[in-house]
Amino acid sequence: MSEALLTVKEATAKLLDVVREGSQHLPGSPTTQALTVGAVMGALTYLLLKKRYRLPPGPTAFPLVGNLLVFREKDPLYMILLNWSKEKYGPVITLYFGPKRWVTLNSIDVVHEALVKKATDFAGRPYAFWIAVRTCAGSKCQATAVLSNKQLGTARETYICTFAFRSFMTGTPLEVAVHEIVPLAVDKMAAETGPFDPHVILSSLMFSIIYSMCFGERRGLDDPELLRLMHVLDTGNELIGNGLFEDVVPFLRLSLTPRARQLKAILTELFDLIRINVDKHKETLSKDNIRDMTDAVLLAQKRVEEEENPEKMAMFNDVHVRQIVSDLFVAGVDTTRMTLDWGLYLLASFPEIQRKTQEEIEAVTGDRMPQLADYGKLPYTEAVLYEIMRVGTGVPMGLPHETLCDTTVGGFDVPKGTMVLINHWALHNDPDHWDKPEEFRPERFLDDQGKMAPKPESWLPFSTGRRACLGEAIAKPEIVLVLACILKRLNISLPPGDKFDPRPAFNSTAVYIPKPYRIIVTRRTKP
Ligand code: HEM
Repeated sequence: MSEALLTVKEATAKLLDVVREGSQHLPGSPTTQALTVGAVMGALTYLLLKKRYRLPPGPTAFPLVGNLLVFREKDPLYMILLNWSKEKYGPVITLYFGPKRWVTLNSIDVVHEALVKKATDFAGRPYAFWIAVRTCAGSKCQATAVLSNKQLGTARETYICTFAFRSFMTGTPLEVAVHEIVPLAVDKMAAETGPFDPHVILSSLMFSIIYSMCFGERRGLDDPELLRLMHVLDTGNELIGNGLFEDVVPFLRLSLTPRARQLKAILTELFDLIRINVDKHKETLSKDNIRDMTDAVLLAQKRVEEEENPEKMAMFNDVHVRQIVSDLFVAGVDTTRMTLDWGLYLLASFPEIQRKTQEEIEAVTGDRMPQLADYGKLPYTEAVLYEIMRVGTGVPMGLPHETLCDTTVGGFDVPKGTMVLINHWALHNDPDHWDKPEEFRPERFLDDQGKMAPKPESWLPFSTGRRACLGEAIAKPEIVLVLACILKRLNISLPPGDKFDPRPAFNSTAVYIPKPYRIIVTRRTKP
């Protein structure tokens, strides 16, 4: 110990000698020399004492741009990362988008370690400019993808989950909406005489269902406002692509790039609609007659106001109400319509699986329409949904997380404030966890008796931990019900010669959407 101290003392003395000697050769006045020596000493001390992190490996980052060139590759980032994780770097990979460090998690072991074992460390949401634009048209609402870090504990569990969600997005209102709206979509598809692209019909179907849940109003599938909203979100998704330059170069936020301006302009339409609807609901709100999701969120706000707790009230002002309604609307509609889009494409491409699904639906529902209560009695159909969500991982890299403290994952350090991306697409296509992941095979989710087997650990479309999707309990029965109602009435096939193509419509880390495809439908004899 004393020897070590001596060595440190000697080293410091030597260093000071060097500095003193070096200062003789410095030009300028004694003040300039003192300042220069001070600066050098400061820099040396910083370098000596600086905390050294053992960061996860990754490709060489170039000055200024970091690894942004990866977005110019033909394959989307989530596919490239799966390859790198297997062949080069292992499951935890660091990337630099401009100067910002991002850590990507590409296997279930490290995702589980981060989101479950170290749930609190990884529970943050970063401020991302594209998310702020998407969730509140870039206004000063501090949007951080749904709930900010501060709101996480209070708002997430207490108000939204337990109250607004349970009261409105599940149960009778959902079932009634599905039973009214699906037949409209079925009639529209059945009216097509040849091959057609079902994207617009399926999208307007899901839009109409979520619209009625959120705002209590039924909109027909050709309703101009609904079609405009769909166009807004479709264009928004394409413009977001792999994020905005404003995220990498913050000063660009002062006078936006043309793409960001276009995105902001188009999304303003969505936020205007939300604002108008929320204001209308506020004027007519009655706690004895909660009409829809917007009423439920407003009532939750009223309850917070009644508690007179300023801290909670600051997290639930009118901007937050609009933001929450808008987030639920966008999160609810975009993910479910993508899943349905992949679903019809896959069922049309694999007629044998479609036939088995229809047989199960017939056996359970007989002559009546499928109901929400059937969920749980349709294991094959549920397995089909799970496989659709595996093959068509709609949100391939989830929503960004941020570390709230210095932490570790996979044996590497992850400093506080690091952005973290979960590669859900990689989890769903990992050959170490799935036998022939490229095959569409619902049976992989069933046990020997044809019941749903325990969920495979690498199936994680809704994520897990403190930031897991709030809509899982709604989305699964909703999509099964919609699929069952469609398959009860229609047979779906691909035109002769067309084949399933798993490549996405465009290169984006935010969404994974199928390329435009065509189907042929025929009415089934049963109702
Ligand atoms: C197929 C359907 C859906 C999929 C695949 C999906 C997937 C996801 C994923 C991957 C996340 C990010 C989780 C994380 O950061 O770790 C998320 C978050 C979220 N989802 Fe979903 N989702 C779906 C449907 C819905 C629905 C129907 C709603 C509501 C009506 C919803 C509301 C939310 C909310 C509010 C969050 C943010 C939670 C937070 O930040 O604390 N989702 N979803």
